Amino acid sequence: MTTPAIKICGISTSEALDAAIRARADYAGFVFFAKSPRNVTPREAAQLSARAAGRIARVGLFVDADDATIGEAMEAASLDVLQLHGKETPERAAQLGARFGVAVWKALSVASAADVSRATDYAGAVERVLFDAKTPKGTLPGGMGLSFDWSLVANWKGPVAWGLAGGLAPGNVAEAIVRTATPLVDTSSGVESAPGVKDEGLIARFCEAVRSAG
Ligand SMILES: O=C(O)c1ccccc1NCC(=O)[C@H](O)[C@H](O)COP(=O)(O)O
Repeated sequence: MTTPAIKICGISTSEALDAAIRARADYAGFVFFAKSPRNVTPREAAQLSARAAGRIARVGLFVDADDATIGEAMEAASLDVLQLHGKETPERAAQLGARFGVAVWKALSVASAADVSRATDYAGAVERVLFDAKTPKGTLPGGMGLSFDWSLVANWKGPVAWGLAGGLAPGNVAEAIVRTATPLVDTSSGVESAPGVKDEGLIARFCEAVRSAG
């Protein structure tokens, strides 16, 4: 089995970023969403981005953001990937990819097989879809530590690359990989000691667990 790529999302400090780099994660996620405990300003992201350059790819996460918000973050932080975590349509995703000239990933909330089928709508519009857990109304659309029924995406073979998110942590990520054969895993609260507070030891353990499964 090929070892999946690893994304550590919600990085907001240089210590957490360094821990992700040391643990050989592939992607660092910066959240640009004011309601999130992991939110970073463009200024903070610029500093993190400079530290990350050439060492780990930089993913900017947005929730139904307008072009000006994304443009400001792009300019400050030279993002490699735009991750869309709201209700963005395939057309909107494609438009953003064309406008900013970077890869776009679309997160899809999953609670049923029909939710997984929506991924096909994004073929050609995005580089990758991320299957994440559906979160309760009135809460954050991600980063809640909730998982979904992995059998819905087990060995998924669709017309677009994909990844698995939602409730992944050092203790369950190996099982998730074995059960789904996902090519990418994404975690946030599973490597935190409190909401928004990344734990360097948990980041290391998560990445070790991924490699042990792959
Ligand atoms: O992390 C956040 O605070 C967040 C806020 C709004 C939208 C998405 C958010 N996170 C998305 C991620 O990429 C997470 O890694 C993904 O949802 C998994 O989170 P978790 O279940 O906590 O590992």
